[in-house]
Amino acid sequence: MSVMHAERGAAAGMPASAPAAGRPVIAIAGLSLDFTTRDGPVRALADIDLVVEEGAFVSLIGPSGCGKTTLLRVIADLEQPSVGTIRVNGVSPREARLERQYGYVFQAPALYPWRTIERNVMLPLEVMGVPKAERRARAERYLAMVGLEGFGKRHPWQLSGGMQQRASIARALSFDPKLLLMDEPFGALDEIVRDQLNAQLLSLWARTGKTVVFVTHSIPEAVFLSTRIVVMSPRPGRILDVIDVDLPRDRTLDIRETPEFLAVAHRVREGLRAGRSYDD
Ligand SMILES: Nc1ncnc2c1ncn2[C@@H]1O[C@H](COP(=O)(O)OP(=O)(O)OP(=O)(O)O)[C@@H](O)[C@H]1O
Repeated sequence: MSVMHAERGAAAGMPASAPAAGRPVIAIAGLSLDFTTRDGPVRALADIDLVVEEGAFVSLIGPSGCGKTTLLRVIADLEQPSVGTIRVNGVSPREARLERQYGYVFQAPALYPWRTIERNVMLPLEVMGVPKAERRARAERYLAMVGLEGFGKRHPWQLSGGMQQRASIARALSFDPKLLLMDEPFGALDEIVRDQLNAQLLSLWARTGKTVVFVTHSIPEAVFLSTRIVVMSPRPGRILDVIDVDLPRDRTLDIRETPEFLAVAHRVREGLRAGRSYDD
């Protein structure tokens, strides 16, 4: 893994001083979460132990309602665990949030309709007090990075769903967080657009060296994108399997036809199936 990351870093022109690969960016131990409801506590997550290393692309996959979003929200300090510990870049999720250490991409693009695309991307920078010229430059840079150069002056409703989601990725990248948390960002898109965005996301990840945690329902999407796949059980969400995806990093969509790809997909499917019987 470290060799792969070293190569990727060199290919992306990262400086020699880039931090060593393999450092834990997220470290979760013995974590459970109960929601309080009128009908009593609802256990959403149980006994989660997970380490996400720097530069990894980790997908969380599991059936609907198993707690994938909840786990992502715990990392982002949007939910609090009932028991267990979690560190994000060595600090608490709250500190990481206040230090803007991560960018978050929601299921729906969540762009402000009255703002242009460029001004949506600039919003976190405005909140952070970044000077206007710098805001503009960064919006331009990140819109180009997601293939939306020339669309900055449009409004969200003038863009397709896939373009809107790319704009929200540009917004999450605008303040250059090292960690990207993505909650099923392409779930609402048709398969062709989703394929394109998966390929673009993979190339963006390779160029930027970000650490990504990505929630998905889709086995092919998880296998195509990930260095590691975390298979979760039905609620309460437990980790059933952690699969290291040993496929070359410069993947194209054709890789989905290869025996190696299908073998990983099979293991994910078996994990999900085992989770169902576990639930019975
Ligand atoms: N604020 C809340 N109060 C009570 N229960 C909640 C709350 N948020 C989530 N839940 C419940 O916790 C469980 C996990 O929800 P979560 O949204 O994390 O699942 P998920 O795996 O992301 O689902 P999906 O794939 O459908 O988005 C679900 O049963 C959900 O109903």
